[in-house]
Amino acid sequence: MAELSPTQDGLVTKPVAIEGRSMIVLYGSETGNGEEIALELAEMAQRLHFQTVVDEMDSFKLTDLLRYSHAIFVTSTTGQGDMPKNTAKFWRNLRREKLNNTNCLGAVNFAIFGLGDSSYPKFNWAARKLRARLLQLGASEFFRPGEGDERHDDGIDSIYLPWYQELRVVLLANYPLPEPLQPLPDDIRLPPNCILRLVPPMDPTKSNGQSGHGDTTSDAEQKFLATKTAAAVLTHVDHPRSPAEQLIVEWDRIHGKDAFPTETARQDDVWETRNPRRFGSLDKDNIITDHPDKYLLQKSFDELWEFPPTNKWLDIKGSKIAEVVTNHRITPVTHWQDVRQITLAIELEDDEIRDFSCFYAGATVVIYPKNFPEDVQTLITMMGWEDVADYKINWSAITNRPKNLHLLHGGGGTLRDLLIHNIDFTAVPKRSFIKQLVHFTELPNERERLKELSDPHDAAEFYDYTSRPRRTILEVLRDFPGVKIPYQEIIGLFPLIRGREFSVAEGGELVQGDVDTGDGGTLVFSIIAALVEYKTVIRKPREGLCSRYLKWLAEDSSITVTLNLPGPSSPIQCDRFQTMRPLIAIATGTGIAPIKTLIEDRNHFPHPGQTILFFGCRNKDADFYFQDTWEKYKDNVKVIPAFSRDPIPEEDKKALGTAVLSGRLGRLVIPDSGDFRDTNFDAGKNYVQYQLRKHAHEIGDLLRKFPYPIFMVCGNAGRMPAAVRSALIDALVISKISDSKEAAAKWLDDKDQCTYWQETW
Ligand SMILES: Cc1cc2nc3c(=O)[nH]c(=O)nc-3n(C[C@H](O)[C@H](O)[C@H](O)COP(=O)(O)O)c2cc1C
Repeated sequence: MAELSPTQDGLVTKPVAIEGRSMIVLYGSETGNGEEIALELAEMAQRLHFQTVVDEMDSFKLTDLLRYSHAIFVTSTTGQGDMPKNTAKFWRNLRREKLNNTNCLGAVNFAIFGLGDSSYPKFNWAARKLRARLLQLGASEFFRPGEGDERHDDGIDSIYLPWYQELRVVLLANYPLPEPLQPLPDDIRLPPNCILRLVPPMDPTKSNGQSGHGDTTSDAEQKFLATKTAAAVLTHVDHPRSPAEQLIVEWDRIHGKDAFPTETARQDDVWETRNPRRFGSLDKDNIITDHPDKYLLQKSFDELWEFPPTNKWLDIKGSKIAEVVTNHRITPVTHWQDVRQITLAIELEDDEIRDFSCFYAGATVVIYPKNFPEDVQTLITMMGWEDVADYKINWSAITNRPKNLHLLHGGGGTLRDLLIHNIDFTAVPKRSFIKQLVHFTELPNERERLKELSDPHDAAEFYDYTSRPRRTILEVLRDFPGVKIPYQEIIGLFPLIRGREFSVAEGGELVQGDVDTGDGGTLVFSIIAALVEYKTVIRKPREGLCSRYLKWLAEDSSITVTLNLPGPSSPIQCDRFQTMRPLIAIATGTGIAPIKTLIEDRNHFPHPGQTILFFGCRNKDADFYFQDTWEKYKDNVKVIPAFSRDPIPEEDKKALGTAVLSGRLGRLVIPDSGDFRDTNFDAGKNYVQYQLRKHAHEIGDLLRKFPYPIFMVCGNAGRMPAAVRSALIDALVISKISDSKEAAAKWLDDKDQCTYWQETW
């Protein structure tokens, strides 16, 4: 074995390589929570001197599992108890029939942590399925499985943190380090996962003028090279700029963009109004005093207040460029929430037309939000990245690039572009982010405070500072001015912006295209998005990254989107048989989107099944979305709204009042229904769960008349899904479809009896 002491490489320390001590951390994740946990576990393993690799499951071959002494799996559950998309290939391989009874994973030593939400009927099913299959193929478990629950007061952490700490103890105890080696303490820096090097516009040290990292010389560069005499460029200043700075200036001059103003032009009022920077104060001593905007690498003040650029598209496999046709508010301005209906249009090529000309129930569109240039400039200034902000990046400049990093189409853009399109610095920071900041400040009091905040033994401290007030990364960095993060490490350190998925609310209208002839055309569809704007406990107004982006998304602009159509196995897909099934749909708020698409798609068929739609919102006049639409389908769709903030109708007062009058505040008792009560938060409230119980007999009649129903529950996560399920169970008992709550719950979970589809967020 080599030296038993860690090697120091610059500021970072490498764990000691010990034969037979290695760890693979594999994750499956839809929205990044699982990935974050996988990265934290990988760091812990590295500190215990396991040679560690962390990757998403789909990037990994099954046979490679056998190369590692230990494996940790982390996976969330998505859809209806499904594995996340980035595990599909791995999971398919693992389930191959020919592996059965082979004990092929006999040498694999694993632990597994699942992320889920107990309001879903199939809680943590992905992790459970994966674990069962690994065991079936002979793998052994070196630590107990963990199941995080989003519904817990402290979210996933309430289960994860103790699991993490115990795992560390078990690993150290069962796989002790050889004397005298010790685990690497938290204040020692490990090598970063991912490094970014910028590509200077031109490398002046290369006599052939090639730009950095082997880019080919463009015509414009050739022109520059032909006229360039580096010495002459630098002779007219006493204190020359850095070579890189000077080259940028010259580059602009040769390109003749925005030909910079002469002395007279500078005194021109119009020009001055358009360029309000106080240029006198910005001129550097003894440097030619043309307009300084020309020489600064930052963009002009005017430009900084622009909205995020919409003409720069991300290079994402399978994505499309969509035109924003309309973006309008569908709630009255007097209503507390701004809800948008955004209509998008996508041009389809001739050969694509058939793929996209189908029904849209269950379809989603992913929109990739961007940061505002002014926030980006704030971060650049705070971190001292001004000199490099407008340098280019290409893929080869990034070692170990994460799978969900998408650079711009056609050339990658600059560091500033990366900050606008990829780096999620207005997110609430995770503990691992705060922990890393310790390495980037020299100030002892800042280091101390950051350690306190990221101490996993004191989760409350972290929550009070970050999660409760929804403090953003940018604000955290402002609180710790001593922190200076090297730009080289931003990709591995900051969270990356992820696309946000929206259900298609109105879809698949084909303009001009022809499915029969296959001629291309335009596909038009819309989404509805409730913008997240609120005041936090520290009384600061907050706006989600995506909400702010959507709010200002201009009509006629174009953006990158990915359209996900439901797979052929989706039970809510539309075909002759599926559309005849009865539908009991329960939606709250914007959860109406996927249900509306399903109802509309069903009505394209000759015999759509009967539907009862329970729709929960606040006010009839404010957020009863699409109320005019339902009139069209009144022959087969009955809509039962529940307006939680409108005066309670006379007919409901008695039932809802019973809870209060009977002294059982917080208990809901439906008259003549026996003893069907629900939780405290329902008390006296006209919520969908109340309406489900009230209309229990109607539900029962529908189920008796037509077999094999679909139940669809869409809307906010939180307490709604569990309350709705419990009300449905009550309705089945009240209407005597089932004779006990247990039987009703079993019936809802029985795929041969019905489909139970929950989509809550
Ligand atoms: C559309 C959707 C479907 C979900 N389905 C389930 C489910 O069936 N069972 C479950 O336990 N959790 C379910 N969840 C909860 C996620 O597993 C949980 O939010 C997790 O933290 C997500 O982790 P990720 O970001 O790594 O994907 C679902 C979440 C969403 C948004």
